[in-house]
Amino acid sequence: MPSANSSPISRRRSLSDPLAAVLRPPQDETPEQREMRILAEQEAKKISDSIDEQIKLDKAELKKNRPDVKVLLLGQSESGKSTTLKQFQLLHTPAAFHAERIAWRSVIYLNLVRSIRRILEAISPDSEQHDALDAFDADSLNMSQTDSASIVISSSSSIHMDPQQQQIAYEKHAYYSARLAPLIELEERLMRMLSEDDEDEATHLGNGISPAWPSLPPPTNGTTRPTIHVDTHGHTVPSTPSPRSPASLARGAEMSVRPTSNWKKALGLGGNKLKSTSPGTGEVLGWWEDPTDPVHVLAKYPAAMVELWDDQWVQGRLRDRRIRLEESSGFYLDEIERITAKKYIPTDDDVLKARLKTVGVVEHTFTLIQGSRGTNWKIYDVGGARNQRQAWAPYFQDVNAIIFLAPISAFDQVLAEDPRVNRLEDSLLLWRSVVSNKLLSHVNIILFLNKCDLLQAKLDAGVQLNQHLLSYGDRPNDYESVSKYLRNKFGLLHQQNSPNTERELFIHFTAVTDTRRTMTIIQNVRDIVLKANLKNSKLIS
Ligand SMILES: Nc1nc2c(ncn2[C@@H]2O[C@H](COP(=O)(O)OP(=O)(O)OP(=O)(O)O)[C@@H](O)[C@H]2O)c(=O)[nH]1
Ligand SMILES: [Mg+2]
Repeated sequence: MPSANSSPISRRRSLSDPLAAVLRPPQDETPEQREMRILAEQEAKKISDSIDEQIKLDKAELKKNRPDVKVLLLGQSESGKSTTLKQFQLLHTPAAFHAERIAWRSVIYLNLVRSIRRILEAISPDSEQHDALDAFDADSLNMSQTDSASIVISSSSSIHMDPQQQQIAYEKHAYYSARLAPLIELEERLMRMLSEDDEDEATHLGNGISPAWPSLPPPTNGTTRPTIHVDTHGHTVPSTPSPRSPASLARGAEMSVRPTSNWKKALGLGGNKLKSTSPGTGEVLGWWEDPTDPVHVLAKYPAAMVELWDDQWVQGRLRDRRIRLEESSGFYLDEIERITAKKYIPTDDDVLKARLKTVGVVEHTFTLIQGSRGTNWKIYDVGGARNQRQAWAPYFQDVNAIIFLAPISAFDQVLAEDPRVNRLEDSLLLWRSVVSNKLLSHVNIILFLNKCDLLQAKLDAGVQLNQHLLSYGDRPNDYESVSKYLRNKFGLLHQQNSPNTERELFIHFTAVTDTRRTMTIIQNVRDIVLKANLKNSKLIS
């Protein structure tokens, strides 16, 4: 490379550079002065290099010693833990979140097809017998029945049809069952697709009452953590072997995929399903060009699905049976045309609404940089069903904060895994055991009173809280009064049971499927956690 003095162009450039002009050695410099100047320059360079090196070391040290913040998401099944985790991902690792959207397509299809099957079951004339059985149970337990796929406000409405009505029911049921039969077959295929990628760690299909998947092995000592690591790109990496799942795929069972499964990779862009390229062009084909893709079955039936959902007789039948699918997990029946379009790509909201039960523990990590400080965040999302809760304890050891989710709209529902237990009652008991836990006495607790949107809808529809929570008495059945009452109830339990009287409790009314509302709350949670973390590390008094 030519020196600065050898090229007329570089000389011109350096002469026109004011800094170079100032630093240029004086023209009348003596040999001694020159030697001294060079020595001084060498010394200055040494100092500058060592400063640079120190900065580099400091940066590496800072990176290594970034304080870790560990947050645990707790709450019963379907309380919204995984949805909250998705919101954290959307805020902090949006590229990874968006890259996974395609993979959620299969879950959304499954949720949609499942709603169709629920309707077909509900309109079946054979379901009369079940109504009578449900009513008996509900009466004796003073609570209503539901399953995880639908909200059943009350089942004490055994419907007795006259012969003419029964004839209509047979005809309607036969008509829709015949028209929509391929979708019921598709449900099984989708379940297989979601599990087939990982035969050894296949899909869990609990039957909602006696779980088919064995509980996670209890920790061998207090610290063993059967975790799955999800890196910032959303990939899951197993860290502890887990038991094999049963091979059976039970129709209608609630679907969950073990976090070890690579279903997102297999069903997302770049996965096996999309590896084919157009001959010669090297272009990746869209899934809609793959004739085996489930979208081709779905795309044949949007009209039949809409006809079923819009049928006033069907709606009346669902009303009679107090089934409110629109308030259930994974509800897409109002958007059939959009979801079944061949080139459908799930939106952020679609992904947030998708329901896939968690089995095991999922760890999501990201780095939060604020000014010159960085913090490594680890968020643990656990399975909330009763047989999953024994896996929680090892995570209590060094956790900084707990976000506890209580779905307060569930006051008229029972647990999928134990229909004798009211969901609100279960949440309150679970809450009490968490806030009274001595291991957690110095852990910040943030309570999300979740599914406020559904609570509002339910109360607006006239469902009475005092029918399910006797202590509510004659108070007004409006959103303001109910939410305030429940907030006080949870707050009081904390006050009465917390081993640490100094602990401040942060309560938020949330609807974690609502991104705009939840982003603000997440930022607030972040501030609470970081402030408490700094305090603990004695960086502030
Ligand atoms: N409308 C509404 N739906 C919600 C809300 N929070 C969660 N959901 C939906 O409820 C369903 C269950 O939420 P999840 O986040 O899967 O529940 P979870 O607590 O992770 O459940 P497990 O994994 O079984 O422990 C999903 O379909 C969510 O989209 C909410 O505030 N409002
Ligand atoms: Mg979950």
